[in-house]
Amino acid sequence: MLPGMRVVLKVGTSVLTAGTDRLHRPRMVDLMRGLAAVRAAGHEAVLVTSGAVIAGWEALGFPPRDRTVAEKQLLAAVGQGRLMHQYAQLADIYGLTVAQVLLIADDFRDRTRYLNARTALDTCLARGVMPVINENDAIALEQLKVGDNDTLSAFVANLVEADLLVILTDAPGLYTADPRTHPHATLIPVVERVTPEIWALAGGAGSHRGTGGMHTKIQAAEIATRAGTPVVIAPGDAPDALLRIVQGDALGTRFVAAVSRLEARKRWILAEVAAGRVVLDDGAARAVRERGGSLLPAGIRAVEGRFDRGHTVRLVSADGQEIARGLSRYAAADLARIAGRHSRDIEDVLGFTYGPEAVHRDDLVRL
Ligand SMILES: Nc1ncnc2c1ncn2[C@@H]1O[C@H](COP(=O)(O)OP(=O)(O)O)[C@@H](O)[C@H]1O
Ligand SMILES: N[C@@H](CCC(=O)OP(=O)(O)O)C(=O)O
Repeated sequence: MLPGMRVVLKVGTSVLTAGTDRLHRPRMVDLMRGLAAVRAAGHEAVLVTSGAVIAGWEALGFPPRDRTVAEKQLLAAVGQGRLMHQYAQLADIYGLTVAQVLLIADDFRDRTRYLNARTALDTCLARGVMPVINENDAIALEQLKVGDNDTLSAFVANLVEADLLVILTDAPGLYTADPRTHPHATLIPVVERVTPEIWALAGGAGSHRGTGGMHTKIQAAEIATRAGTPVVIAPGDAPDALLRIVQGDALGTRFVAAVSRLEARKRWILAEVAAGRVVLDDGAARAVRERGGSLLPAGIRAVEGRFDRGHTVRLVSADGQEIARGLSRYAAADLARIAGRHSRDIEDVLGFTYGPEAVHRDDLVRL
């Protein structure tokens, strides 16, 4: 595969414990080494990790099974810090810096929270810091939670627009049936499309430690591939699994992306209801229409409507013709203040900046 890929790796409790009831340090060392190798090969990496509850169990000595919700919150709260401590120590050995980011379902539903999460992760990656993500289990209960880290990893892959999502688990991939209970089941190396037949293969978690089993992994694969990110489900105990997968080796089960990432993004932009209109001067209209360029504040004549950062707006030429649609990097009121100004003045005018573009060309669909 090409260098410069953005890879999201999800590791389940099954991998982190190597089938025991504790975090398995040698396994965690292997994982960090794999992540360091992927980074050294010129890729970006985001880790979505389970293991907080098991780490809490290790510390407090009582297992999560048959516990009250409050006790599970306690286990996660105690365990998350310990889990992160391990990652930070291992990262040091490999010269990496990690950043903890805890998310809940609302961070993906609410536009402002979504953009804030995206900015946090993008900033980490831009600075060479590896985000280490888990659900915020201590507070995410009931309808607040995504509920399983497979689905969370697919949401994260969409959030950072990953080129690849790798889910490492204790099964060698997707099998024709749960290999624990069906010894004759065989590996499905490639899934072109997540069909009802594929769904029918999924069994539940392989142990009392995992959440969701293959079902949530197929769900994750469906979410990510629909947004243009291919997914590989592979065994966490295979040596150098991550690097091999990133290099394109056939390992585990590969789910092919249903659309290209760009196509998925453009469809999404067009599906949004436009919340406002931005009127462009002739130079900007030409740059957008003819060259597919970004829209800079300098080329904006007027801003109409009320919209927030990240909302879809119509880009119209001075004669009122709609030429493109795109995601605004600034809220309407802020955009109005920097309209007609050079990008280097943005920070002076607003006191902050989200970058030189009003609408970046990657966030723009020409009509
Ligand atoms: N069709 C299938 N192919 C492979 N594994 C399956 C299948 N159906 C169910 N499983 C089970 O899913 C388990 C992995 O999920 P889970 O226990 O939740 O692990 P993790 O902690 O990695 O998320 C495997 O151990 C396996 O027993
Ligand atoms: N967020 C939880 C894990 C949730 C989860 O999906 O677990 P798993 O199926 O092992 O990936 C934790 O840190 O313990």
